[in-house]
Amino acid sequence: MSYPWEDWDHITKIDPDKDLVDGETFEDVCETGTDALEIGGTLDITEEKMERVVEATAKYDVPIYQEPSNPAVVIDDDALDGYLIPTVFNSSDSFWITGAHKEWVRIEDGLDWDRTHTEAYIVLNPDSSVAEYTEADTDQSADDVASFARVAEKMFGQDIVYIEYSGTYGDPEKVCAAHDALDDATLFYGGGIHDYESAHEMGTCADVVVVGDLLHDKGVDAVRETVEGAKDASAERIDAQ
Ligand SMILES: CC(C)=CCC/C(C)=C/CC/C(C)=C/CC/C(C)=C/COP(=O)(O)OP(=O)(O)O
Ligand SMILES: O=P(O)(O)OC[C@@H](O)CO
Ligand SMILES: [Mg+2]
Repeated sequence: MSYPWEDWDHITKIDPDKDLVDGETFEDVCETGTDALEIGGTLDITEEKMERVVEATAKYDVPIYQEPSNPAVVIDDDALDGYLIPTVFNSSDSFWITGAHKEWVRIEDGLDWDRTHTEAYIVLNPDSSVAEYTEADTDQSADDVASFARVAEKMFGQDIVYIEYSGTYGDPEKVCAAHDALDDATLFYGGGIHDYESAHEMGTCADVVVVGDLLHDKGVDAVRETVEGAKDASAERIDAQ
């Protein structure tokens, strides 16, 4: 089975609770060259805020995925290309591994399974909201991270492994260790990507670089630079094969 993210290099993650930079539009975001939009955040997310972003982005060519932080914010909208549902492999609370998912499936009738996919998160920035929220055990060596990635792919059949440093730039050694541990799964990296260089460095190991805060803090020109960094790194990876 092949999935769209196998061809992506760059994702822009839009936090529905945060504004764009003054004067910028969602059309500008879609013109950065990013391969997909992921809509989600941890704090203060509501269905209404989600809907607003989906409505504003649906008319452009870039695929849009909802990334819900809990079952209550999932929206039913045909404009979405799909749902990327996190499961946090290093959470110390099973709610964030399978519990929320079980509740969601119990409550909702007729989920659209063809559009529903999971992301195996490894959360590594202890100071992020997401680490606190999911009680993640962030004290993981490169070897630990590689092993989590392998478990996710080989034992739990995950197609996406996501190294998450939300809010801070992570350790490239851990990202590369995760990449080396995977055969077919796609490796996402997110956290602190802020310019061409940082996107290029993480893009050397990660298949897909995710950019979040930068869009809301610095705007679309800064995001465009990260697209270029991620795309150049991806082209160099292909050349080296
Ligand atoms: C089962 C369903 C439908 C939902 C549960 C899905 C799970 C397990 C969510 C766990 C939390 C998680 C990994 C959310 C993804 C979004 C994310 C990481 C947002 C970024 O978070 P931060 O940057 O820390 O938060 P703020 O930007 O809101 O401060
Ligand atoms: O906001 P930043 O630090 O870019 O992180 C991106 C993303 O991984 C957050 O889930
Ligand atoms: Mg954030």
